[in-house]
Amino acid sequence: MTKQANLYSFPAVDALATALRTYVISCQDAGIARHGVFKVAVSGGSLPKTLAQALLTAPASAADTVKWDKWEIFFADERAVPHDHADSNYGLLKSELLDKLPQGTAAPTVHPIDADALDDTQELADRYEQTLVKSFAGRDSVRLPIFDLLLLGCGPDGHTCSLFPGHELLRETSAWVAAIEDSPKPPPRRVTLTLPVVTHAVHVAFVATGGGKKEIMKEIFEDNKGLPCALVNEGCGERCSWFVDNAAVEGVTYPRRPFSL
Ligand SMILES: O=C(O)[C@H](O)[C@@H](O)[C@H](O)[C@H](O)COP(=O)(O)O
Repeated sequence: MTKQANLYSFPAVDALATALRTYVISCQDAGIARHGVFKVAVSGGSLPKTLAQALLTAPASAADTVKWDKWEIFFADERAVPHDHADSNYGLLKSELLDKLPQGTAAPTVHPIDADALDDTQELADRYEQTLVKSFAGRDSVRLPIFDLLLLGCGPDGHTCSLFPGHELLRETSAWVAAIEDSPKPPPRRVTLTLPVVTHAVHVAFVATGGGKKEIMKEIFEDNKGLPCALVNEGCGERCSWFVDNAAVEGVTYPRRPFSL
């Protein structure tokens, strides 16, 4: 039988954050061992805050070290707004995490969208795709980039990145980055990694917390109505792991696993 997505559930966000740290560092170390850097893409929403909780604590041991200088950070989706706009996922990651790195930390390489192309969403997506092409060139001269890790959120409608239920973007097969002009969640104009890029990553982790998520979690894990999050589960199988709190999966019968690597 095909191996399925891992569902890890924790009593509260602090325990979730501890496990998420272990998981991210393991993906980081594997990426560095493979190709000298850690290529990771992140979403917006509540993720940057949880990530900060996971990653900004002092290392418990040498093996527990976040090697920031080896990180290459991309955005799984981004809104077509300036970097300092309240809706910017880059701005959110910066204020929640990057600005809080301990003084003297060797900085990660961060790849925000090109703020000179904000008026033309397709051009914005094309330029971001070129950013990926340059970064992955030489290694992935193949069909798709291979991220070491994608860190994603799950919307109350089952969207992830800016891939929304029933949207035509779910049928995209060739682009790495796509433009969306009619996002049902504001703001309407965004760019997003496409589903083939998401499911091609070495690992994908979702973070979902709070009782507001329990209905959609049932649909994703039990009803299989083709929601974007469920498509990622299907495409990735055991390469996909969900880090949730108990409230988010109350009533969900899909089996939880004890967290271990
Ligand atoms: O730009 C966006 O809209 C986000 O990237 C989005 O995909 C987010 O991750 C989910 O909506 C979950 O959001 P929460 O974590 O806040 O529930």
